[in-house]
Amino acid sequence: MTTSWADSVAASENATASDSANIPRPTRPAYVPPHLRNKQPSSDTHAPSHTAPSPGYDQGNTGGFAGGSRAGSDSRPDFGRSGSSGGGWNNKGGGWGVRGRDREVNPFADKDGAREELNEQEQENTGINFDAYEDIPVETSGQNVPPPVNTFAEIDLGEELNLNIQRCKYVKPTPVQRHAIPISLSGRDLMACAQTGSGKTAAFCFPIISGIMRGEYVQRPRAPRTSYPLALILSPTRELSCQIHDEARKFSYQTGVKVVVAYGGAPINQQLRELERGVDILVATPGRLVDLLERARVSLQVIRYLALDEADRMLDMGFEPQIRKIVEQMGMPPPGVRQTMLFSATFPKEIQRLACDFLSNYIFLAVGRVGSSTDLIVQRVEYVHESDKRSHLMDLLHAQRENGAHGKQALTLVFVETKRGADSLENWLYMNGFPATSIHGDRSQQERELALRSFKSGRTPILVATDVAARGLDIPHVAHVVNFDLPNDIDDYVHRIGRTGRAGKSGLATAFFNENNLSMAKPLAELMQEANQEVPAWLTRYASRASYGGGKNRRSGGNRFGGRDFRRESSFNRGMDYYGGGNSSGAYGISAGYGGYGPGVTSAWD
Ligand SMILES: Nc1ncnc2c1ncn2[C@@H]1O[C@H](COP(=O)(O)OP(=O)(O)OP(=O)(O)O)[C@@H](O)[C@H]1O
Repeated sequence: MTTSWADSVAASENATASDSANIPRPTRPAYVPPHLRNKQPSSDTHAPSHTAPSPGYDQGNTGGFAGGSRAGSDSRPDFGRSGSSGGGWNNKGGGWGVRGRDREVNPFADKDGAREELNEQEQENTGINFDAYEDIPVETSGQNVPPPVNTFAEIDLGEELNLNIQRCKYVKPTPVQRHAIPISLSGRDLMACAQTGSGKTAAFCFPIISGIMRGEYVQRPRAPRTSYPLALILSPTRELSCQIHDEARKFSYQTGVKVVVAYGGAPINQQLRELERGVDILVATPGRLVDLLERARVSLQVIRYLALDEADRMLDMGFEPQIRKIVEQMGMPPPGVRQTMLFSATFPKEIQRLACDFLSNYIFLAVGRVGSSTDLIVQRVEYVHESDKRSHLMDLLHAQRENGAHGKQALTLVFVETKRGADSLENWLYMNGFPATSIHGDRSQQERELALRSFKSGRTPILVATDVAARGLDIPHVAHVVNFDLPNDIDDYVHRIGRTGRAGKSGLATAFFNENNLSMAKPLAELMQEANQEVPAWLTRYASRASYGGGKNRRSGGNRFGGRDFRRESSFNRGMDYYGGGNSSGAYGISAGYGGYGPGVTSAWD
């Protein structure tokens, strides 16, 4: 159990800095200190943009689709299916032809591709602790909510997809999957909020893949250089897009459904070639997608499924204009015609309000308390002066080493505020004998990917990161998340610490707090209390001072963690047609009361 680390830290409080000097420096073949790294020039060769062909329809113009109503699933068009039977698993709409499928690289194979072999992560899944999710409160709201399922067998996902679920060693669905999959399979739009590490990726991938497999034949316009994906999955960072792509490839193996990823910082020509070979599901970061749309290399005209992962992040001030452009101005079918799924672990009220523009008659699903952290993570907060942070971190790392909690089986992720701060801390750690690497927006994509691989493999078991690594990344064996610099937003904190304690496993999160973080005192104390964590008396005292707790913390004040579907709030209901009700199976259902939302826009994102 990870808590023993903290005890060792206390024991090693008197350790002198010279201890570290005695530690032999690990040999690392290709280390280049941050200040000496040559930035590689971008290999993107941007062809002159030209305007995309006139879209099939604009927002609000459902022309071209008979019955393009904004109502529920019943009225969704069939997007040119050749037959009306709709059943069966013919897979003709897939990007992989039968011959292509024979050539499909087996994502479950070992390096030689010789045999199917569980990789480490899949082996992990066999040990998922579902008991940890047994009592989790679930609430749904919206009209005619489809009932949840208890097993994958209860839903007809298709034989090939079921086989892949077995290959992934997913024995039964996680709570968010139990509820979200039947909702999406019934064709309904969905806003889903579930705790970090609880299986949201599969929750939106399975219905998309299954839906595309079911589509008897989707006739897509013929254009030599333009790709027409049927599904679009957007995520805020390159690494997360790659991860979703990797997962989706496993889920869609041998289904005939082709998944392609497009993200910035990597050569566009390679991505263009992939797209030309056919695409059913496009996973992308917004910037690269806009580029592809403007070059008319991708058209959104036949999109049937739109999924936004980390949806609150995608709709906050930093990304919202770009997302609006993609979803509303680039020819994508409007809500009610396409099916839209929004997923995150946090969903501030103001973001929910914005998200309404993208949804039609949607169901709101909350698994666990909205925006709360999972109980699987032991959270500690320590008062550390700015000038003492490095030595304190070293104490923590020494304690881990002494406990044997280091190396590949106990990775440590250290979050800092700035890119320069990340470089400098990485360098310092290295100089002091700790094998560390870093990931942030000023590193080239190649460096970022290398750093992540090195961390995952345990070669450098310490990763110093900005918020670019805060969301979505699913790295096995992250045992400890250190908030060296606390973020300014409690939701960012929730996502950061969520890099540990995933898929039912336990983890430890330590935060360094000082006078620079006063605005975080109240939300942090409340979050910790709500997650049954020990809140230090000094933090409670800071939190009780009324002037603190405002700032960028969107949830300050009120009954934050009872928060639910914002449509239930009376102020909203007055202006909108909300049908309320639903089948709340949760232990609570009180309205939110989030404070004002002030998005903490950081420069760390793609
Ligand atoms: N049904 C299942 N059975 C076993 N393992 C599962 C199941 N569903 C997902 N997992 C595993 O759980 C881990 C976390 O899943 P995932 O990354 O989708 O979480 P998430 O909810 O999207 O997290 P975040 O909020 O951080 O993005 C992954 O390693 C995934 O393979």
